[in-house]
Amino acid sequence: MGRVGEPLIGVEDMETPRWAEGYAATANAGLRAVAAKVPATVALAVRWAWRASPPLTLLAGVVQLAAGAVTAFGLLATADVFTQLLAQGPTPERVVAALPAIATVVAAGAARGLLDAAVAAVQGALVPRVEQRAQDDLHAAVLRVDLAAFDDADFTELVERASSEGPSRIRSCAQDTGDLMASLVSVSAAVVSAGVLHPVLAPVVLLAALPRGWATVRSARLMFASFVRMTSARRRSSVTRMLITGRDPAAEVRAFTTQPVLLGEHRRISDLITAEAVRLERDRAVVQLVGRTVSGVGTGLAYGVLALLLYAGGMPLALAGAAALAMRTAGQSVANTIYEINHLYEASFYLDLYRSCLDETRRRSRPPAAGRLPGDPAEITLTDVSFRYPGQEQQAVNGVSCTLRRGEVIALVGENGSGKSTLAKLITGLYLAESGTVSWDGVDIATVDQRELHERVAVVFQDPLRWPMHAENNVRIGRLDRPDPGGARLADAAARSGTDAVVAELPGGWSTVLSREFQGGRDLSGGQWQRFSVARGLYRDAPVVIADEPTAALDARAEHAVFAALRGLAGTRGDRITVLVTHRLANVKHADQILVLEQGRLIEHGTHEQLIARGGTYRELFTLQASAYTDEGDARDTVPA
Ligand SMILES: Nc1ncnc2c1ncn2[C@@H]1O[C@H](COP(=O)(O)OP(=O)(O)OP(=O)(O)O)[C@@H](O)[C@H]1O
Repeated sequence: MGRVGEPLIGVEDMETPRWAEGYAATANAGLRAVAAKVPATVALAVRWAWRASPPLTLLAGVVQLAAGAVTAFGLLATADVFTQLLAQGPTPERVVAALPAIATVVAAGAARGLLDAAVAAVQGALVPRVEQRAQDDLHAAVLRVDLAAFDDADFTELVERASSEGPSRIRSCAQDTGDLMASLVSVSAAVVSAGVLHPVLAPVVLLAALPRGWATVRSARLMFASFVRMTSARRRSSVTRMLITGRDPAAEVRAFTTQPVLLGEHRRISDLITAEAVRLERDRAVVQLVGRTVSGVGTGLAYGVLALLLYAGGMPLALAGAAALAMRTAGQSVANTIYEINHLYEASFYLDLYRSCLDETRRRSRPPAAGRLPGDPAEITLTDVSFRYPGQEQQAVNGVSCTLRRGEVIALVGENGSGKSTLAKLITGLYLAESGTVSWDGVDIATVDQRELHERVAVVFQDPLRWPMHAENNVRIGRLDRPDPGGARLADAAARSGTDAVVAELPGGWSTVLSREFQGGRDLSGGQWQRFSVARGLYRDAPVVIADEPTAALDARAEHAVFAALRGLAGTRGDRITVLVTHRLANVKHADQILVLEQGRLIEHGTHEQLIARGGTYRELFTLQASAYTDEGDARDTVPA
């Protein structure tokens, strides 16, 4: 594994994600299932349109129908014109007799023009609203999803694809549905007109349509199958693309001279995807060619039937022109219809994706909980709590029981991967225990409304989010609705976290946008960002404070200040529960409780003195760290036996 020439990511073929399995089934579905798909897609598009704007949807339906009716009327009037012109008698009289019918054709043409403009205007107003609505629904649903879902790669890919493709496809579905309605009305108008001229002509005008319909369906199925085959390759391609083009990886990619490896790997995956795309387009072109050829034969047959009717005297010659016109209109409208069906059928795939995403978000959201907390927690109790990340065999937290009390600083320590951050998230309800319970003042937090819970928590994350907004809101986002007349609270949080010194250096002070994505925006160093994260946590002013490695990137002076601030939070007013995750054991000496984790299990528990006296893992880790600052012998001397 991991040598030159071998797959860089380490996996070549990933399992088909659960949400893509449905498409594999679609790709292999029979024609009947496919035929059922488009009406279902149309029904969905209409429902979305209705939700976006009922009056505009109604109006769209009315103008489409009116446009179709006018087309039919125009066709029949044209037949009348031909009948009058080709009737017996002197030419001037025939022309005069045809004048009313000609006027009707002209009026129908003008009305059709006006109605087409009305259709375009109504669609133009409706369709963007549909997209906005679809986007909004998805965003609202994703924001309700449980944090743990984001640890599942299948889910995050589904969300990414659904949010990037879904709303725009739904928009085009709404557009295509309108256009499909228009072309269907035109087809009906042409078929009815042909049928009025001679009943045999009604089915004949559709002869050319069937082969094209077959080609459309076949071609879309080829596309589905290819999409499913390439799911894994596309995911690998996007990962390597991100490594090549992203800002975060840029430094390490260069420092480790991995450019040729990455480029080679991306080319290798792209070759696979390109070969598949070329194969797909070739197969689709062949299918389309067959469809068009057979369709051409169908058109020839239709005209043959017309010729036979005229030859056998089944239809007067005067109506032949009108019949040919109806056939042309039918041919054109059928072509339009097939084009729209094709679009809708292809889009139905993304609609399914979007709907799967909505279903998944529902499945992965916590059911609404009505439970309330009696107030800010005085005691948090964990009873035999276990948790496993999605798709992982091993538990990240395994059977942990402990009690955290108001006024205490509780330190979580242990080696990398021992479960500290996970446990911290379980305490706050960001993750829910797989088994066991976390209760705040005796109330199981699984039964409590999440907002009610999280309102009472301030978290300083190990890898804080660099909020792309100005410096002031980077702190205030901790609790945007907190009243702060005169900015005293902002200033206090900034002073205690050392953020004030960072802001003093910024060209626009608190108004400086902290993101390079925007003009005049600034980026910060890792430690400076961490100061902002601490300030945010302090500003939130919550009764439960979780500080997960809050000082890993801080210099000694800032670290000292931050720990003093955190101790102050718990100590001075004694009204908070402060959970501190850290590897800097010198900072946990004064904690009221130290919980030592190993492979997700709580292996030691007590105060610094108790744990040192016990002589277990904590003492070993503490001694190791202490020895880095002093001679080994001295370090042992400082540790009470
Ligand atoms: N998102 C995730 N998906 C799957 N497994 C995870 C995820 N996050 C953490 N783990 C695993 O869960 C276990 C506990 O991780 P956790 O982050 O809680 O450890 P930690 O003690 O905070 O580590 P560190 O000191 O390195 O921050 C580890 O085995 C880790 O590999």
